Amino acid sequence: MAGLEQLLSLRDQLNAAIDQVASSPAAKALPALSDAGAPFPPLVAIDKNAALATAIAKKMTALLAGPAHVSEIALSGHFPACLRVAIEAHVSEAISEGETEPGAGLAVEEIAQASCVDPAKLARVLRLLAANYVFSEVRPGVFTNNRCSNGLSTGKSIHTLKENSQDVYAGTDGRAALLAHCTEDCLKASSFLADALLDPETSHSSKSKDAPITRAFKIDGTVFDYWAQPENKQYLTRFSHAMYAINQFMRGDESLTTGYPFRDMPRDAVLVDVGGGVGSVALHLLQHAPQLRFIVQDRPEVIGQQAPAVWKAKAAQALESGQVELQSHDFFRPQPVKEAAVYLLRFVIHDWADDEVVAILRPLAKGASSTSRLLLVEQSYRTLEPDPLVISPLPYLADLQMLVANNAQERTQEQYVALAERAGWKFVKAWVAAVGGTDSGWRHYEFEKL
Ligand SMILES: C[S@@+](CC[C@H](N)C(=O)[O-])C[C@H]1O[C@@H](n2cnc3c(N)ncnc32)[C@H](O)[C@@H]1O
Repeated sequence: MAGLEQLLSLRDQLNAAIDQVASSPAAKALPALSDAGAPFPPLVAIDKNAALATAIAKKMTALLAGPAHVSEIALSGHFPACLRVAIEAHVSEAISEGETEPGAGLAVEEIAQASCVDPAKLARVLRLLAANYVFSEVRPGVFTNNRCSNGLSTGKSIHTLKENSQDVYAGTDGRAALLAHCTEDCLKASSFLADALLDPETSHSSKSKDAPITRAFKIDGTVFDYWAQPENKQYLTRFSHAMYAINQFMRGDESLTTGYPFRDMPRDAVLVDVGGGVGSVALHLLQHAPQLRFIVQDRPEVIGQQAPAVWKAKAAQALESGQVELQSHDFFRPQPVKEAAVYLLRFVIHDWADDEVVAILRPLAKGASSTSRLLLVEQSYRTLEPDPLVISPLPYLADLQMLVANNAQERTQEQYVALAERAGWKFVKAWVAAVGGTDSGWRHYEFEKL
């Protein structure tokens, strides 16, 4: 198809998708771009035609801009760098606190008082973001929040943020922590991607110690070992809050419970949340299926330093009664909880290369009974057809995130099934975590003991 024909076809597809969006009930509540207070989730997460429209618009940009599109991509590392400045200089919070009414805007000199940033430089950072619809510049040098900037805010006062600068994300929904993790840990790591991939010493390695992030932060070991060091506690804390935020994004909470009969499981059946972090999965499943018992396992610094505060704040009673247990456990070692009803691993396998995955799953198979189930929750991943319409770039972004941080990867269903079989598990079924008819991007894989 020639370019003009492609353009007209995309226009027709875009119009059709927008007409569908307009007729959906969810679209009636579509917030204006200027509406900084609008709640999550975004329309693309709950309306498949909204996701389709954004995909068509992106393809149209590539068609019309061609090489100029590539130049923009080449320069786009500045976007996450500027986002991190905005988060760590508390821009969104300073605007909310300082403007006379929502949308009135605040002069950059006043915004800059929330940190030590130079106002003239901050104005340029915010202008680049506003040129991409994150914040708005209502008058020269005067900025306000909008729908896209509200995820950057912790929701705290500037006074509180300055008083507790070691853990600014405590008690938040974790969205700002997740964005800060992406715009610091992952951005710095990805700037070493080519170095790691083109160095014959590391190019073919699948060891975590050879991941690009180890060059960025001069790490000897895995990123998890690095965060375990006392001087890096704030990075571990930020990552813990970031993983909690996953539940908020793209209706992750519903994506978790769709498709498995947690509510039909017997009273006191045990679910082990392996590599569970602070227990974001267990916290949500506790609400969904309160008859279950939960054991959250992770590294000692996560279980000892991070998880208790989260549970005391969100479900203290479950911890006190013993319904939920926080357990330090290295998942490469024999599994101490035998014959659990479910061993669940969310976003754990994608952190590891194939041989390590087998080494993590094998002790679970050894500890399992014939009725135990292994549940893997991971990002969906597939190869592309020629001339694709990519509805969501997230699987490919997440895949690169795993490459730069862990020398690991997202996988297809066939790859998960093959690895689990090597470890002693037989495939039962897989399902898409569809929320409101929209593919959340999550896949669930269920296995039983071979
Ligand atoms: C990507 S996070 C996922 C956390 C959690 N499953 C969730 O979805 O929120 C991976 C987790 O694996 C944990 N982990 C890494 N190495 C581990 C090990 N050897 N034993 C147990 N947990 C480990 C990390 O500390 C981290 O909490």
